Amino acid sequence: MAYDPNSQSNLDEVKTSHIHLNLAVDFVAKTLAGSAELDIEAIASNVSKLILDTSFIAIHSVSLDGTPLKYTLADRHEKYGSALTIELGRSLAKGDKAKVVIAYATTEECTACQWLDPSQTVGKKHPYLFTQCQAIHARSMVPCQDSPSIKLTYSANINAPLRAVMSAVPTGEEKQANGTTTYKFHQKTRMPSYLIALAVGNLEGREIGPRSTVWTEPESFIRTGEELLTPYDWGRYDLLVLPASFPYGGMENPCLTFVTPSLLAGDRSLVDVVAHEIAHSWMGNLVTTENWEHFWLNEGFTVFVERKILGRMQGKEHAEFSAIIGHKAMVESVEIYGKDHPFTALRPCLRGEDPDDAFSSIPYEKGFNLLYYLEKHLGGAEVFEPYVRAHVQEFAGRSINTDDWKAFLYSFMEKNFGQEKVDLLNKVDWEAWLAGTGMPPVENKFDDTLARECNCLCKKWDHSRTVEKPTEFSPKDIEDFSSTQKVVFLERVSELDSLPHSHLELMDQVYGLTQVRNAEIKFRWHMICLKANYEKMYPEVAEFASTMGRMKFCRSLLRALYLAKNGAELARDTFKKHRSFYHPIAATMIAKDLGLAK
Ligand SMILES: CC/C=C\C/C=C\C[C@@H](O)/C=C/C=C/C=C\[C@@H](O)CCCC(=O)O
Ligand SMILES: [Zn+2]
Repeated sequence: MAYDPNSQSNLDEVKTSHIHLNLAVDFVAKTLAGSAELDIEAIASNVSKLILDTSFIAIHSVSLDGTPLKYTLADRHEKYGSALTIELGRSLAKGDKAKVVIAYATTEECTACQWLDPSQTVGKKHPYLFTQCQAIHARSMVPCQDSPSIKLTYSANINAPLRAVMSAVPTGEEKQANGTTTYKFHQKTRMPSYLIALAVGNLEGREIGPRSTVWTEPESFIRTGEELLTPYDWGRYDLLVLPASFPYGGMENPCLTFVTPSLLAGDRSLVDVVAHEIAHSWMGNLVTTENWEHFWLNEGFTVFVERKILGRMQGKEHAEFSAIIGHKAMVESVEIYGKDHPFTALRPCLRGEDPDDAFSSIPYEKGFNLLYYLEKHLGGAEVFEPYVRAHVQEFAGRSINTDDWKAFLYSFMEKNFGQEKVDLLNKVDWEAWLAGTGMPPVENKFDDTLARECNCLCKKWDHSRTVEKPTEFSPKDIEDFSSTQKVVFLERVSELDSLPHSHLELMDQVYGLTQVRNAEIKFRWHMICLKANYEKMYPEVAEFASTMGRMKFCRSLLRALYLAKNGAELARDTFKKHRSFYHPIAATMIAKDLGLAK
C-alpha cells in the first residue's frame, strides 16, 4: 500500500487514472479557473469518500456523473494545504470507477504559478505565466491526489489570450469569438501529478528536428538514452526557455523540459542540464519515487544515467569530471545542514516536513555515488548496465520505494550472475548508505584528468599569498580552460583560506571574472568574494541575485551575503525590494534563509 507522509489524500482507498482540465487563464485576475474531471477507481471496498490535496484553491462545486456532491474543505495544514473531502453519495466497491468533476479557481496565494507582468518579461509587451509543481505544489493548481505514488494520464483544454504549452503533446487549437484560443493537450503516458506543467506567454518555437524544438543536441542524448535503456516513450521532446525567475536549472516536465535562461551562456553550459533532464524521461518520469523520502531514486539514477550519456558522447573523463563537481556540491550541502542532520541521509524521514526544506544536492550526489560504487563493486559496466536497463523495464509506469529497488537489484544479480554477486551485495553497508547521515560511507575515486590543471593553478594562487604583488599570473592561465574547468578552478580557490583582497582584485583583473556571462562561473566568483568579506563586490552580488531566480544561485548568494561581514542588511533589502521577481517557491525559501518568514 502506498505511503506518502506529504499527502492528505486517501491513497489507500482510491486512485486517479486520468485528469481532464478545462481551464481559462486570466492574466488580470491572475487565476486559472474552470474544472478538473478526475477518473477515479476504488482500490478498497466500501469507499464512500474521496480526499484530495488542495492548497489555496477556491472550490466552487463538486459533482459525480452530473449529480452535485457534498464536500468540506478542512482547515489548512501549514505544509500540506487543505484536504478536500468529497462525500461520494454512494459506496464504491473495489474496482468501481467514477468521474468526479470539481469546479474551482486558483487564488493569488497559489505556490505553483508565477504570474509575470509584461515589464518582467524580455519582450516587455505581454504577460507570462509558468508553473513549477515539484514537489507538492500541483495541489495549488489542481485539486488532486498530489502524491508521486499516483500515476495518471492527463488531458487539458486551456483557454488563453496567448500561446499555452504543457507537459503533454499538443492535440489542436480552437480560436474563440472573444479573441482567445483554446489549446488542447494530451499526455498518454502515465505520470505523477508533480509533472503537470503549464506555461503561457508570447512564445515562439522553432522546429529543428523530428522531435526537438530549439536544440539539436537533445536528439543525440535521447538516442544514447535509448541505447542504454528502453525506447523513448513520450512522443515529443521540446525545450522551453523560461524567464529568468525560473527557480531551477531545469525541470523534467514530460514532452517539454523547462530550462532557466541562465544556461544560454554561449558555451556548453546547457549540455549537462539537458542530458540530466532527458535522463529523467526514464528515471523519475517512467520509474517514479513512491513518495519524497525516496527522491534519490529519481535523482541519483538520473545523475547516473546523465553521466553515462555524457561519458558515451564526450568521453569518460568528462563524466568523471562532472562527478568531481557533483562531489563538491554534496560536500557543501552536508556543510550547510551539518553532518548529523537527518536531511543528509539518502532516505530521510519526511513525516511532518516540507519537501522543499529537504531539497539539496544530497539525493542527487549521494544517490549517484551509491550507484557508481555498486557498479564498480559488482564488476563494472558489463554487469551493471544490463541491470539498469532491466530496472527500467521492470518498473516503468510504476512508483517504487527503496525496498522495491533493493529487492530487484538482489533478484536481478542472483538470476543473471549467481550467488557470487549476492555475496558482494551482502557486503555493502546498506544501513550506512541509506540511513547514515553526512558524507557517504565509501569515498569513490574519480578520474581527475580534467581537474589537474585547475588544481595546479589554484595551488599557484595559494602559494602567491605571501607575495604582496604577484606577477606570475596572466589571462593565458585559463585561456584553454573550458567553462567547467574555470568552475572547478574557482571551487578549489573557494576551499582555500580566503586570499587577501588585493589578490582577489588581481585575479579579477587578469581573468575578467566580474564581467563573465556564464552564471556558473560568476556564481563561484561571487561566493569566493563573499567568503573573503570582499565588500567591494557586494553590489555585484546583489545585482546578480536579484536578476537570477534560479535558487542554486540567488538563494545561495543571498544566504552567503547575509552571513558575510556587513552583508545582512543588503541581503534582506535586496530580497524585500525584488520579492515579486522571484517564483513563490524561491521567495518562500529565501525568506526562511534570511529570517524573514512569517
Ligand atoms: C530528500 C529530498 C526530499 C524531497 C525533495 C523533493 C523535491 C524537492 C523540491 O524542492 C523540488 C525540486 C525540484 C527540482 C527541479 C530541478 C532540479 O534538478 C534542479 C537542480 C538545481 C539546479 O540546477 O538549479
Ligand atoms: Zn533532476
